[in-house]
This record gives sequence, C-alpha cells and structure tokens, in this order.
Amino acid sequence: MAAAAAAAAAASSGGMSDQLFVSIKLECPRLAELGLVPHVFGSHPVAGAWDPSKALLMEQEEAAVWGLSCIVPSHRETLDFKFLLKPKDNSSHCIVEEGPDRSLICGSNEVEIRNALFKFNDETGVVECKIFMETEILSPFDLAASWKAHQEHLQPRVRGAHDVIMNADSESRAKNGFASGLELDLEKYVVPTPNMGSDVVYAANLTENPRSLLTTGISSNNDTTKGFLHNSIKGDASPNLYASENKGADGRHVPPQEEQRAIFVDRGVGSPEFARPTNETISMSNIKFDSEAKDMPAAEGAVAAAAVADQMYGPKEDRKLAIVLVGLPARGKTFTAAKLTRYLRWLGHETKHFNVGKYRRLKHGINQSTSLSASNSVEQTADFFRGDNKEGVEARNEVAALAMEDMLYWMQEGGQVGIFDATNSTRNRRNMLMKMAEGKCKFPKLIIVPIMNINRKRCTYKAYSCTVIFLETICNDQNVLERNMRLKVQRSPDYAEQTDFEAGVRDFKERLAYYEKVYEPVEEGSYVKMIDMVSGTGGQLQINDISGYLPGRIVFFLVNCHLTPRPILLTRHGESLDNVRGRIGGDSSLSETGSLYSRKLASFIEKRLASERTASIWTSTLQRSILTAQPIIGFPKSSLFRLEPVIIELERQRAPVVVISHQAVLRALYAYFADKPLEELPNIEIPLHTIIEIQMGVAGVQEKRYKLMDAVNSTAGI
Ligand SMILES: Nc1ncnc2c1ncn2[C@@H]1O[C@H](COP(=O)(O)OP(=O)(O)O)[C@@H](O)[C@H]1O
Ligand SMILES: O=P(O)(O)OC[C@H]1O[C@@](CO)(OP(=O)(O)O)[C@@H](O)[C@@H]1O
Repeated sequence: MAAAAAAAAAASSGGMSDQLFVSIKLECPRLAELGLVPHVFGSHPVAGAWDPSKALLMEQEEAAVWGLSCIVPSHRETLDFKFLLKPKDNSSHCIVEEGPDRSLICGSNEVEIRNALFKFNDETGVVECKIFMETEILSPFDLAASWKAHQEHLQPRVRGAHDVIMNADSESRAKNGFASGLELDLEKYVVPTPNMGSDVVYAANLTENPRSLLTTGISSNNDTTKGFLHNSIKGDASPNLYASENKGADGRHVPPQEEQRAIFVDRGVGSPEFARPTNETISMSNIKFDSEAKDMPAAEGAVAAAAVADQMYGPKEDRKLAIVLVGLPARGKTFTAAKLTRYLRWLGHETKHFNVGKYRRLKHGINQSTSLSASNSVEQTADFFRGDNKEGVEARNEVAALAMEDMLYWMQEGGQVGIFDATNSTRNRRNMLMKMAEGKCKFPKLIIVPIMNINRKRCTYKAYSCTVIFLETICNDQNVLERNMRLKVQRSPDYAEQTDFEAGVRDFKERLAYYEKVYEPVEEGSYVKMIDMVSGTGGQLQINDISGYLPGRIVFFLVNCHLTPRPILLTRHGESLDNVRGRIGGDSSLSETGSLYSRKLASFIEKRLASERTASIWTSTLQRSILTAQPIIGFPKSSLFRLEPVIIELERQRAPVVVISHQAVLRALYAYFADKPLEELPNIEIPLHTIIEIQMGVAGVQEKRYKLMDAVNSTAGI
C-alpha cells in the first residue's frame, strides 16, 4: 500500500489499531487434473501451528484458481506459513512446498511472492503454482462490517469477506470496536441522484400524452384526472409536449426537420440471423447468450462515442413497426412495453409508448366507486370492463382507436416503432387495429363526431408500410399474479382515490374476471408470446412469422429479460495518472488517490454485496479499470464486452454486477437505465469516485448514488 494511502486509511480509522487483510491466491491448471487441493499451514494456531492435518483449505474460485483470505492483527509481529497439497480423497497425505517458510510481516504490506514448487517422487515431477497475494490495512470500521457479514453467513462462508481471523476472540473484537451490534452505515455515503429518483414511477404515467384528446379539449371533467395528466405533462421528461409544438396549416403538429427522420444507431453488432420460423417454439433454455465471449475490441470508449456520431448517418431502413401488446390485466404489458421502449430508444430507434389506459382515464376519469360528475364520463368500476357492457366496450374501443390514430400519425411524422399498450384481448379489437395500421380503416362514426376537430377531418394518411407484431404476455403463476394485482392497485391511478386497499383489490379482481371471459389468445398474424417469463421456471418465448433485423433484436432482448431483483453498480475507474495530468484516453495506471478509491471500492462492494451468494465484476481491458478492480476479492472478474451485448447481458444476469469502466462507456450504459435520449449522452456526467447503483426489480428501475471520497477532482476526463 502506498504511504499516503496507508496514512489516509489510518487517519480514517481515527488512529485505532488497524488490521492487515491478506488475500492469497494460488493458480495452477494441473492441480484439478491431479485431484489435488491446496492448503495453507503456518505458525499461528488458526493456521494449524505447523500441523498439516489442521491446515486451512483454500477455496476453489475458478477452474485453476484457489483462494484464502485472513485478517492478521497488527500487534502480531510475523506469521510464517507454507502451502501444501492434499489429494481430494485422502487428506491425511500431503506434499509440502519446497523452499523456506514464507513470512508475513504485520503492519507492512511487503510480502514475498514466489511461485510454490511441489516435488513428486513419481512421473508427475515438479508442479509449479503461481502465487498472488494482496494485503490491505483495514480500519476497525471496515473490519466490523466484514465481521458482521462473516457472522451472519458463517456457513457457508461469505464470498468477499475474510475466511479466517487470526485472533477472533470476543475480547479483541470488542477492543477493536467491531461488536456484532455495530450497523453497517453505507447510507452515510449516499448523495442525491440527478436524474432518476429513488422512487419508481408508474410506467403508464410516462407514456405518450393523449394528443388527440388534449388538442381537442375533450376529456373528463374530473379534476383529479386532469390534474394528474397535466402534472405528468409538466414533469414529463418525454419530448412529446404538444402544448409547445409548431402547428402546420392544418393545425397539426409540424415536427422539426430532425424529428422527421428516424435515428438509427448500430453499436457494432451484426444483424442477428433470424430465420422465418412458423409456429416455432423456442424454450428459454435453448436461447443462450454467450457470457464467456471475450473477443471484443478494446476501444469501448470509442464505441460509445460512435453511438452519438452514428446518428448523423440517418435511417438505414424505412419500415415502421407497431408492437401491439396483448394480454389480460396485470400480466406485465405496461412494464414490458416501457422496458422495450427504453431499449429501442437506446439503440437509436425513435420509439413511443402509447398506453390506452391513459387515454381512457383522460376521457372518462379514473376508476371510482361513485358516479363521476363529468357529463361525458362513464362510471368505471369493474362493471365498465364487462364484455357484455355495450357502452363500456364502445368507450374502450373508442379510446383505443384514438391512441392508435395518434400512434400512426406520429409514425407518419417520422416515428419508427410504436408500442401500443392495452389488453387488446379480443380478436375484434385486434382486427380493428390491424386495419388501421394497414390504412384501411374507416373510423367508426362514433369516433369522428365527438372527437375529430375540423383540421383532423381534412387530414389524410400518407401510405407507408407498417408491420404489426402482437406481443402477448401470459402468466399462469398464481403467486406472481397475486403480487401483480396488488402492485397494480397500489400504483395505478385508477385506484388513487380508493382509500380501502382491499376493496380496490376486489374490484380489480372482478375486472380481471370479466376480461378472462372474453379473452382470445393471439393466433393470428405475426406474434411473440411471452409465457411465464417471471415464474422462476425459466419461461418460454413462442414466435410466429417474425422476420427482419429489428424484430429479431426485440426477440433477443425479451428472451433475456426477467424480474429477479438485483443491483447493478456502475463506477468509473479510480483517478488515473492521465486524469491528474489532464490527458484524455491513454492507458495509464492509477494515481495514489485512484488506488485509495480502489481499496475503498473493494470495501464498499464487500459490504454492499455481503449477503449476495455471488456477483460478477466487469472491467474494461485498460489497466486503470483492472487496477481499480484488483482489491476486490471473492468474485469472478472479466474484461471487455462490446456495449450493446452488455445491456442484454446486464438484463440477463440474475446476480449483482459491478461494472468498472470509463466515462464514455458508463454514459452509454447509464443513458439506457435512465432512459436518456442519445443526444444528451455526451453531457451526462459520471463523476469519479462515485458508485451509481441501479436497482432492477419488479417495480422497475431505481437509482442510488454513493460517493466514497470527497476531496478529489470528480470531473477529470476519461
Ligand atoms: N412477463 C411478465 N409476466 C408477469 N408479470 C410481469 C411480467 N413482466 C412484468 N411483470 C410484473 O407485473 C407487474 C404489473 O405489470 P403491468 O405492466 O402494470 O401489467 P399490465 O399492463 O399487464 O396490466 C409489474 O410491476 C411487474 O412486476
Ligand atoms: O381497452 P383494453 O384493450 O381493455 O385496454 C385498455 C385497458 O387496459 C387496462 C386494463 O386494466 O389496463 P391499464 O390501465 O393497466 O393499461 C385499462 O386501464 C385500460 O383501459
């Protein structure tokens, strides 16, 4: 440990007695073949007091790597030790390494690192093992956190925490300030998040504002609904704010020139080869993403920058895509639609999410158990959704047609992918949508008369080709459904005024039962069925008549999505020597401040992920990221992926992931999670020495930030 960093660590512990954390790794591809397991034994009683039968077992971390970590108190002068090998099936026999004892001098991180040589008297000859050792002086605080994790998860051992404490008696623990009651206080590092909040927003609220209803002024007189919608317009990050749009001669919105063309960004992945399967069933287990692929180019920063530059190339194809969601309520349609929207936007495809519920709420008010006062509103208890409620069915078809009309018009203006989110649970409804998309639909009188203004009547649709794909979400898992229904009642504006939660749940269940009576699963056209994707049994994706580059990518994305909650931690590398010199790029190593950050990061990750069974650490191939990851122990590390597969892979992972990389790359990843438009990407600040925690789970995406160090320049370039 560099002197300044050691001093800083000592200062941070308030001068209390520090401990030496030692991590030992042994690498040898031959051991597994020979059926041998490495151990450590040494002078301290915990290490067997030179008794080979009491040697400490090293844990296998990878095929050819074994590890052991320990805490040595600073008052212990030296600790002598050696490696020995024992056959897997015969622990009484052992081969001790050649050469003198190894010494660990406490209070210093100077350790002799030489390869371990084991001599065999048979044809095996000499087996040589590489030894790696890392040491770190830990403050009592760090140790307390680690000890707590160790205590809570004693069997099995916590990965990332130390395996052995050389004098773990309660007296010395108390003396060093790590009583088991001490709380881990990561919260003290939390700083505000500039973009996403830590609360999840109900996904439907972030969908497109009902343009046709807002421009014609026809909506429910229900104040709550208006308030809700207008608030969401004000606070909506979406660029689709009609109030401030330019109007053409026909009164329609005239988009600025740039908006008229779809923006495509290819981040360097080739088009997946997608055959044209008919009624093909792909089970999740058959579709695999190769997480081991490591043949990625090194210039990941350039890839991210290129994502922005690519926008200048303009559209590569002019085919519009309408993704029409299908499914009973509470099947994750809005959730999936929002996620897909975010992904496609991130890829550079102009995408909008139209939620019919939002239209319905604006036109007819929110769900209430009492009659609404609005003249044109329909009471919306569960009864409103009955399949034989003619008035309800018409009202729902009407708002669905309006939303579809808005979506198609937006496509005509230049939009590329429209995601149409409603139950669309009957064939009749889907036929209506298909006809509209094909430009063949004669709008029912019902819609034209009260809604269309004079300008709209004059409007004609320009012909363009639009592919419709139905995306049906099916869920048969009663536990998942029960949770989903309760989430809906908690979050949906339909129940915002319902004070009795259980009454809300009953009403929603009744609504669902009405839908079930008339529900007709998709059997027509091009479709993707997501079946039980969140049930824990793996799920299935069924596809029919899907072809083309973008639909192929969508399928690939969907097959990798799941709802297992897990954090994704994004951080830049520690400050590099080039950062200090003000140089951008290069491959310099870390400054002293940067290596202090790397140790703090390791300690943070150890605490943050203490209860996780596993996690993975991803770094770039540049040494500043690899060095930043170096002090992190106990979790597998891998370097460099291309950016677009990283998103898919981040979605696919069920365990936590820590990404240590460069500003440009993190900007691009962060833009995905925060749903930031690509043009804002160069301005997203990813400060040094700060961890951005993205929490993925059943409710969506949340963000939390931790700043581990204060007194350093946090704006240095990549
Ligand atoms: N494929 C899926 N199957 C089942 N549940 C899902 C799926 N995807 C997401 N969910 C869960 O369903 C909850 C409710 O989803 P939501 O999108 O509001 O339902 P819907 O739009 O179908 O009424 C989400 O908060 C999420 O936790
Ligand atoms: O008209 P259909 O196709 O049923 O779909 C729209 C309806 O979907 C519903 C069904 O519950 O879901 P949501 O609001 O959750 O998006 C209603 O709000 C909305 O009116």
